[in-house]
Amino acid sequence: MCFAGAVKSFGAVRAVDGVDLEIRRGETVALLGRNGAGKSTTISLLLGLNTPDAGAVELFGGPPERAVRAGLVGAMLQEARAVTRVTVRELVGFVAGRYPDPLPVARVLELAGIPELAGRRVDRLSGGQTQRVRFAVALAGNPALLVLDEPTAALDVEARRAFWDAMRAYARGGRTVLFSTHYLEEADAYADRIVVLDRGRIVADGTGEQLRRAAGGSLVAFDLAGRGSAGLELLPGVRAVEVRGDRARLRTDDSDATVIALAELGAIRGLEVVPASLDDVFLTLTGTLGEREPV
Ligand SMILES: Nc1ncnc2c1ncn2[C@@H]1O[C@H](COP(=O)(O)OP(=O)(O)OP(=O)(O)O)[C@@H](O)[C@H]1O
Repeated sequence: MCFAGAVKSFGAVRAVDGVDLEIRRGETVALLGRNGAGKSTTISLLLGLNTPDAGAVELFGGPPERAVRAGLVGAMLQEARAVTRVTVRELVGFVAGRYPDPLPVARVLELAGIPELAGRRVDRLSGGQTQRVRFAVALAGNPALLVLDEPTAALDVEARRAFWDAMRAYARGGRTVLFSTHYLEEADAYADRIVVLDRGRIVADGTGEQLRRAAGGSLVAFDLAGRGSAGLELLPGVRAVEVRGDRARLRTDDSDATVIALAELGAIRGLEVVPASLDDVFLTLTGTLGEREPV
């Protein structure tokens, strides 16, 4: 699936602003970004729910609508349509029946971790249960591509873990998964590749490790012990210097070289070397920390 220079505006807002993205079969890709970064709009273009104002979006070598109609795609979107009266088993069975090669309903319920909800009415479930039913609905057709828009938003910690295990089990069969999230940790832990969106543009694309490296490999911190911070930015490897009180923090591409140079200056009191966290990466890329949802 492929985005080539895709643009989508809503009035004056460029929700997607020139996105080029290719996702290969079998990849699990996270779309990571703050509220309003353009994740849902990107997903809606991928699914053919919106058409780009400029550029092109292809899915399985053709227009997205064709792939969706052919049953190649299962999606779990943010806004759930209200279905009433039917049971979970009936709903999943109904959706499965619309696909050419669905999974057995019992298998879907097992994968989604909700066999005990089979006989329950879908309009009488908790928020977290509803979310898992929506995951089951997305899986029901055994789609080659699974698209999940903030799939863990309403789940507690335990349900979250169970959800990701299920997603992984599904992806293992060579299926492609694209999910969006605000959570850096989730993107790092569960995706092969992280695509960071900010204001409708891709600002980074790679594994968690590659993103960390691109944003400056490590942080070296030490006590200034009264000496000034002038010239620290010139030490080998150093990309940025931050001073708080008497403590300096150096972002460096080469922590060995930086530490050796500091040792030569006799400036290694309280020395600490830590790899850049994904939070640091996100901060560097977007100029602000990712917003977290309240737990
Ligand atoms: N139907 C719409 N009409 C007008 N503006 C829209 C519409 N859909 C999205 N937008 C705007 O486009 C921008 C991108 O929104 P989008 O929903 O794609 O972001 P997101 O990354 O999915 O955010 P969130 O994490 O909050 O779901 C936002 O500024 C949003 O207000």
